[in-house]
Amino acid sequence: MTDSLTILQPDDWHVHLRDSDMLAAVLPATAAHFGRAIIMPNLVPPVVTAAQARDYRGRIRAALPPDSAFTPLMTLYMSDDTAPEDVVAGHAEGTVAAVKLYPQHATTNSHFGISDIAKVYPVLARMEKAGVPLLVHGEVADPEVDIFDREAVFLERVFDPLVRRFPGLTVTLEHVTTQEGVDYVTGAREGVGATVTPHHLMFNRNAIFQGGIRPHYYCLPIAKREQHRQALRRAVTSGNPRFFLGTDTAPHPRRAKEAACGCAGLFVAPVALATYAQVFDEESALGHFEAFASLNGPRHYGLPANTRRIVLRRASRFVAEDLDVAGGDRVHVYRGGESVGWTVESVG
Ligand SMILES: NC(=O)N[C@@H](CC(=O)O)C(=O)O
Ligand SMILES: [Zn+2]
Ligand SMILES: [Zn+2]
Repeated sequence: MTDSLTILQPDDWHVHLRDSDMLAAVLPATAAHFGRAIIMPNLVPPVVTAAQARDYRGRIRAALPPDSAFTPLMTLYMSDDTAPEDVVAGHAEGTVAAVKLYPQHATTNSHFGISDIAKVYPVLARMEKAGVPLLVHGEVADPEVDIFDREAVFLERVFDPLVRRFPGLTVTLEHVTTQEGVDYVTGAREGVGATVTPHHLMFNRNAIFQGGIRPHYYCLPIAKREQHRQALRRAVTSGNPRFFLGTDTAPHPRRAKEAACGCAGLFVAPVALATYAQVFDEESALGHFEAFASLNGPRHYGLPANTRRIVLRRASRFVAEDLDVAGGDRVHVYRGGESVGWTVESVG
């Protein structure tokens, strides 16, 4: 039995850091473990121009501990008005790592998203040429479609046509949650990959309704049936290079989740690596953990892997229930109040 695991430092390819006091409170959990992270642009208002991404990156850097080597990789929120020149110039100067596509009304702060994908085809064509990756929240927002089917329907209606129309575009299906998504990505052309969250590997949709309504298990895409969770576990532990780490850590104040209309999103950063390691351990696949956590993502994005190393140890650690935010808000930590079986021992 392996009690200690040394791997190249992981990156987190899907993170919500928010802004202001919340940014200051949540950033240390991500920066402590990950070398780089792709920062989601769904602030209010969203990050839509390269200039805004540069400013936001400045605020993130200013909130980092002084000795931190963490690198935020910025994204733009695709809108009907996204200017291809701004995307391409922002990418060329190293400000814009990728562009994020949210279907309108699909998730938190996505009312600014795209109503008709055909409207942004010209931008996608430029991104394909310039080598700018597209990150996709893969759910249709059509209220006629059952919430548990929204990812599968998106693949058919939007994602597959897009992947075919732009054969040279690097595309990431973010936070994949279904067997259909796993199958699609597994069989897709070169350049198509997917992030998988720790929480979708851990619970199925029953958790949301266990003895009552459980807002701290509510995120989007919503957790699916057990068969889908099992498909995700097989995908990540198989060693398939198309699947890589993206936590979708998405903090909201407790008051915004424990409400009549609660926000979607889980704050998973403090337990993300421990949780992934547990999953690989349970599936007897620790040998594939480094590829998933530290190699497949950089490869997908054409970046070098990190050179520092991280040591995880099989050791029980109690997770604090809440994170305090200046101003009085508290954020519930995923698995807070429990002990987790893996601990990050060192980074360096
Ligand atoms: N995942 C979530 O449930 N919520 C995310 C948005 C997203 O990633 O879709 C958020 O910003 O809160
Ligand atoms: Zn999303
Ligand atoms: Zn997200």
